[in-house]
Formats: sequence, C-alpha cells, structure tokens
Amino acid sequence: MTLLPVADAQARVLALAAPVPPCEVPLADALGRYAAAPVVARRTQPARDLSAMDGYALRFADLPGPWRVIGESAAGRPHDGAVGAGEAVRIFTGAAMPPGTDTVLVQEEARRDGATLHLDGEGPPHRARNVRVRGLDFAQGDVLVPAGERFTAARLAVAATAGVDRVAVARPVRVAIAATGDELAEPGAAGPDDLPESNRLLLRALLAETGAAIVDLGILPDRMDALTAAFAGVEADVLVTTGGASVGDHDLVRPALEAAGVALDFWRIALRPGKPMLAGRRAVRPGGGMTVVGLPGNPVSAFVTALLFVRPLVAHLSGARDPFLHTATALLGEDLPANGPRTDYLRGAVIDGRVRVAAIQDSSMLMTLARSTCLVVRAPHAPAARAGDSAEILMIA
Ligand SMILES: Nc1nc2c(c(=O)[nH]1)N[C@H]1C(S)=C(S)[C@@H](COP(=O)(O)OP(=O)(O)OC[C@H]3O[C@@H](n4cnc5c(N)ncnc54)[C@H](O)[C@@H]3O)O[C@H]1N2
Ligand code: MOO
Repeated sequence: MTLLPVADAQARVLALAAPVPPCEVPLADALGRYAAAPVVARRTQPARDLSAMDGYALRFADLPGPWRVIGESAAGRPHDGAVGAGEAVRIFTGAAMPPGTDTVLVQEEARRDGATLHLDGEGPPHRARNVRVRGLDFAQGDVLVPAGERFTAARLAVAATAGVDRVAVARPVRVAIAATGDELAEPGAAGPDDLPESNRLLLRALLAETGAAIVDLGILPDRMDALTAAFAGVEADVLVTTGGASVGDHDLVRPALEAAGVALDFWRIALRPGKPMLAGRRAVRPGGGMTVVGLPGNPVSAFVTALLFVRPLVAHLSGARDPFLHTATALLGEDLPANGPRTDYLRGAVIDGRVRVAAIQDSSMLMTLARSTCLVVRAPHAPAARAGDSAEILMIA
C-alpha cells in the first residue's frame, strides 16, 4: 500500500477549510494570533530627533568647543528656543534635540566649569552621533505587521508604539477535543488498571498560543453508538480525536465519524510516528462545516501529528499566511541508519552543537519526548547518515 506523503497530507488538511471571519480585539488580547489586516503606523517613531545618550546637545561644526550651556532638555520636557553657534544644552536619553543642534557629546567626554563646557576626550566622530533621527524606527503609514503574520511580544510592542490599540484578528477558532479509549481515565481518578489520559492536555497546551477556544468532549468509550452520537453533536470549527484510528477491533473512530456525517479525505499517511492519522470534513450548511482530524492514540504520535497538522490547521483557520513549522539544520552527533518508506521524526536534543537522538523511539514513550528539544526529520528512504552530516531538525522545546 502506498501511503500519502506528509507534505501532500498537510496540503489536503489545509484545503479542507478557509479562515474564519475576523473581529477586532484590544492589542493585549492579540498575542499568538494573526493579523487579519495590515497594522499601519499612526505616527512616526521617533516623532522628532532625540538624544540616545546623557550629555550635551550641540552643533558638530562647533567642535572642539568650548561651549556655553544655555539650558536643559529632558525626556518629556524639551528645551525652549533655538541654540546658536557656540552654545550647548544639557540633554538626557530620550529627550528632544533642541532646534539648531545636531550632535550629542556624551557626558563622559565632557567637563563642566560653571556654564562653560569643555571637550574632555575624543568627542563625537561625526555629525548626528548619539542622535536618534526622526523616523529611525518607522514612519507614519508604514506597514508594521503584514496581514497573516503572527502577533509576537515584539510586534505587540511595535503596534503600541505606533499608537495602535485595537487590531483585527480572526475570531477564536473553536476546537473540539476528544480522547477515545476504554482504558483511559482522568489523571486524578485513574484506578490501578486505568491509563491516565494525557492527549487532551497535550493538544490543549500545543494550541494554547493560537488563541483557539477549546471545547472539551472528554474521554469517549470504544463504542460505536457513543462515538457516533458525540461526533454528530459537536459544534466546532475543528474536531480533533485521539486514539481508535488504527485497524484493531476496537478502533471505531473512523466508522463512527463516517456514521456522524464526516466525509473522509484520507486515512493513513507515510509518517512515523503517526501513520493511522485521518482527516475529513462534515458539511452542515453552505459556508459552515467542521474539519476533522483523527490522531493516533499513542502520545508521541499524537504530539507529532498535532505539531504537523492540527496546529497548522488552527493557524490557517486563524488567518496565518505561513502556518507550518520550518526546519533548521544541525550536525549529527552520531550515525543514523537508512530510513524506511515513511518520513521519520526522531526525538533528540542538540548538545554542544550536535544533535543526538534517543536510542528507543517507541511512540508510547512520553519521557523521551519530554527530554527532547528537537525532532530529527528523516525523509522517506533517506540513506544512512554519518556523525557530522547535516540533518533537518524541528525545534520543539
Ligand atoms: N495491526 C496493526 N496494528 C497497529 C497498526 C497497524 O498499522 N497495524 N498501527 C500502529 C500504529 S503506527 C499506531 S500509532 C497505533 C495507533 O492506534 P490507535 O490510533 O488506534 O490508538 P489506540 O490503539 O487507541 O491507542 C494506542 C496507544 O496509546 C494509548 N492512548 C490512547 N489514547 C491515549 C490518551 N488519550 N492518553 C494516553 N494514552 C493514550 C493507548 O492506551 C494505547 O496504548 O496502532 C498501532 N497498531
Ligand atoms: O505510527 Mo505509530 O504512530 O508509530 O506509533
């Protein structure tokens, strides 16, 4: 059986749905979300020439002085009036350059003798030294955050500096999450033979920064009627299930989704871990509908498929221009064998600039995931690699 390549599966998942409509939010609520419209500067920054240092504002042409100090300019309290030849103004970081001045002499290279100022050092080497000229950072009308880019801490600060207090972002994407499996119980209530359920928390944590609104469907049993009823009743943009996606007698998620009206787009992909993943869509009304992603139950498989498919899908629905993670390169710290037919994501860590992978890669082992800082990506049929070769990695911590 030829399995669907990962990149094709990723493209098909995104093609299942279009971004949700935008809304306006205060800047403080936009972290991690995507600009639905470009953020445009309402002001120029800095609005006028400012000093970058504590010292004296003067004319470069007057060097090497001496000067007569005629006043002071502090941040928020500028000096009144123009400054003439041979004159200087005491100035502080962030204060407006008085008209007529063009350069700042730092106080470490100056000596005051009453109102007289002397050069005491090399002095500024060129005009405009220690001056932040008007518009150095950005100008009114500049696009500060293009549509589709994510609001990071730095971008929020830039928007605030530009006088913007509300921005357009997609409304929160509603993501319903269900774990399936008769062996599962809530962590605090698990008996000796139960397995504490962890995939819902894993998914919730991976989606936390996207601003998604989580609809928790809890733990569903391995029963057709219960699964079908739960899936048919979901109101969300995305339904994510974990477990029951494989071929065992109790793997009922796929038939239950179909019974609940979900049209499957694909099932099983060329990915390790994560082969039994599925995706589909339930159309409820024109323009509406729900995208469904069924993840394997093994916790590491759920993590990898969530990283490669679920988070990018939620980012896409939230208006992201480029929703996928990008790989970096690192040098291998050890030899790796040739890969099989599936793209392999190996848990590893970059130590002293070299990436090392965990010896056992069983997809049930959460501790190896918790210890890892990256996944080493091995293409299908990649030949054996040697220590020192470069490898593609995805940073995960
Ligand atoms: N004969 C075959 N058997 C299996 C195949 C196959 O192709 N042929 N594929 C294997 C692969 S690969 C995977 S991955 C697993 C995935 O199977 P399911 O998606 O049906 O997952 P489950 O059987 O429900 O669970 C697998 C494993 O993970 C534990 N689990 C499930 N959900 C959770 C949860 N929410 N929190 C914590 N742990 C969970 C579950 O107890 C099982 O141990 O199938 C292989 N089999
Ligand atoms: O592909 Mo399964 O997801 O290895 O363990």
